[in-house]
Amino acid sequence: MTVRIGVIGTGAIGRDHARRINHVLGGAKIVALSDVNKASAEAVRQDIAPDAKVYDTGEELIASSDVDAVLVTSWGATHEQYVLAAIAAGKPCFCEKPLATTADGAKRIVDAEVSHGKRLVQVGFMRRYDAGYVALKQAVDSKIGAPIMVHAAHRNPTVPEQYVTPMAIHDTLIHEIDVFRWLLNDDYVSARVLFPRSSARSHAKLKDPQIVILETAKGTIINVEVFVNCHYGYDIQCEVVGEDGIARLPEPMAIQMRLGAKLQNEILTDWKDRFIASYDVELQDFIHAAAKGTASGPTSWDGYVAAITSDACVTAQDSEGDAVAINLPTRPSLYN
Ligand SMILES: NC(=O)C1=CN([C@@H]2O[C@H](COP(=O)(O)OP(=O)(O)OC[C@H]3O[C@@H](n4cnc5c(N)ncnc54)[C@H](O)[C@@H]3O)[C@@H](O)[C@H]2O)C=CC1
Ligand SMILES: O=C1[C@@H](O)[C@H](O)[C@@H](O)[C@H](O)[C@H]1O
Repeated sequence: MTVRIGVIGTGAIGRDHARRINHVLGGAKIVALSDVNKASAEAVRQDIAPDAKVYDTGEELIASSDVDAVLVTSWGATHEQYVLAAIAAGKPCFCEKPLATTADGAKRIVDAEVSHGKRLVQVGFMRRYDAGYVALKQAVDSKIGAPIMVHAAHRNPTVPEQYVTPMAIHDTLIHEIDVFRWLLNDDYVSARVLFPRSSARSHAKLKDPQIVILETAKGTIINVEVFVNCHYGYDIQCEVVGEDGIARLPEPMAIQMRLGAKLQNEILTDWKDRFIASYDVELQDFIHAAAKGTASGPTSWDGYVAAITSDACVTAQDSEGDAVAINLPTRPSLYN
């Protein structure tokens, strides 16, 4: 079966996912596109999916009998309405992070999916599909003993002026928030945020960098540096300290050069390149599950927990280093 996919939101990542579905992956085809900026959807049709139809609204695309499954890659604040519409239509839906911009919004999605009675939603937490994180998880699960601490960093070379302090959590740290729960088989109980002096490269409305400290139910302490104007590259670091040893996320493959009296390894600058393979694997997983009328991978529950945790971290940004409690509701059995 070829899964007929519609994409809502044809900006940077929507275009890139459309490209991988039509040109890299198997078992699916882009048949529908929609964007509030219709010219953007038309451009993706022209460049990547000449057989696709461009719809005026995401709702019309979801309702179309030509569409089996939906990709939601529009701006975060618009995800909830489209994911709810896809669930109401009974169609598998891949939603980029964040699942919703509020915890209440994410809960509405969880409630709708639970009422539907079957998984339909996969959230775009692609790091769970990254070969380096998968190898790290194997080491954490079976080699280094009980995890005690995690030291991590999420560094972007630069961000635009409209990127403000809470976005370092909702837009950027959200990947770590999800991947550490998965890596450690654990949940969070509190968050703290510390700010060193800001980098001179930061903007007026962005305190950058910041250090987020998360404590888990089993007592692991995680410290993550989020530094989104680090200038030198896109750099994701993660080291787990266990009772018996330490496991570290591998660096992306890079040619080592002896050149100009220097020993050099190139560092990537773009998130698209750093996780290119994991985006392929996560979407192939989505296609396989969608062919069976369901979803796998990161769940709506994971998206909801990430939203609750993000909210706590944003509150912690204004709490002068004090811990903010994270209280999770009971997980519905659909997600066990
Ligand atoms: N998993 C990952 O590593 C990444 C995830 N993302 C997520 O993907 C989403 C999109 O990000 P980008 O592609 O970077 O943004 P973008 O701004 O390049 O593209 C978003 C597109 O959505 C369209 N749009 C906005 N409101 C809409 C609506 N109501 N209906 C239909 N289309 C609408 C915009 O016109 C734009 O073309 C965000 O939620 C972002 O957090 C983005 C980059 C990486
Ligand atoms: O999701 C992403 C972006 O939206 C975000 O702005 C970046 O910080 C992340 O590294 C990238 O993966």
